[in-house]
Amino acid sequence: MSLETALQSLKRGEFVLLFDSAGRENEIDMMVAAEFVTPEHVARMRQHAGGLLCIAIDNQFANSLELKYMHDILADSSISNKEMIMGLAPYGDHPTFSLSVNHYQTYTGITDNDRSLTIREMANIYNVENKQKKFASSFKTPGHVPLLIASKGLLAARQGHTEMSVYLTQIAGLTPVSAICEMMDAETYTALSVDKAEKFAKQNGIPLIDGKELLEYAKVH
Ligand SMILES: O=C(CO)[C@H](O)[C@H](O)COP(=O)(O)O
Ligand SMILES: [Mg+2]
Ligand SMILES: [Mg+2]
Repeated sequence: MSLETALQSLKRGEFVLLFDSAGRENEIDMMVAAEFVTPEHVARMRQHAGGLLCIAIDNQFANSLELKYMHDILADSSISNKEMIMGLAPYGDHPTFSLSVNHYQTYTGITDNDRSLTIREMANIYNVENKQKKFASSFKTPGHVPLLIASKGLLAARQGHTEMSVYLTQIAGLTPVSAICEMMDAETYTALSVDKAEKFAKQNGIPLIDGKELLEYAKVH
């Protein structure tokens, strides 16, 4: 499946699957551009992915919202258990987690309706003039959707699903906010294998992007 086909899917508000690499998490995330997310997207990610549903945003947007990485927030805080703070994950990257949020119009925050509202409204903030003010007045933390901040320098700096998914929204000409969720395997209790993900992709007509291919593309564009 070509990258162009995947970008067309994203522009239509459809899913793509995104594999990072065997040497990293070795995981496949279901991804959709946040601006299009409906309750049905959230339900499908729960059912077919089953990992943690997150919102990935670009670094500049995070700065304009005055958001920081959670590991930095905790390091600067007065908590006594600082040895617990995750510096690097076992595969070598720093976590991209920031605050978790709920849109203020949600109830519990976890339903498909609630999470889709939170995700969509995060994308909508991108186009608002005073982003920080609107963000602070429209969202509550802690909430049920973690925000992930893509690295400054994007793929040149870090090759995670956070950066790859944000990059895909950028090159598709969409608001650079994505919803991503790891695909899990309920038979093996591990991450879904590439083989099984390929089968799922074929059966459901969803493009699967190999991170390697995306990195090659980014090098020449
Ligand atoms: O851990 C994660 C949050 O559920 C996922 O791996 C997600 O894909 C984003 O992280 P990364 O950029 O490290 O791949
Ligand atoms: Mg992860
Ligand atoms: Mg990942």
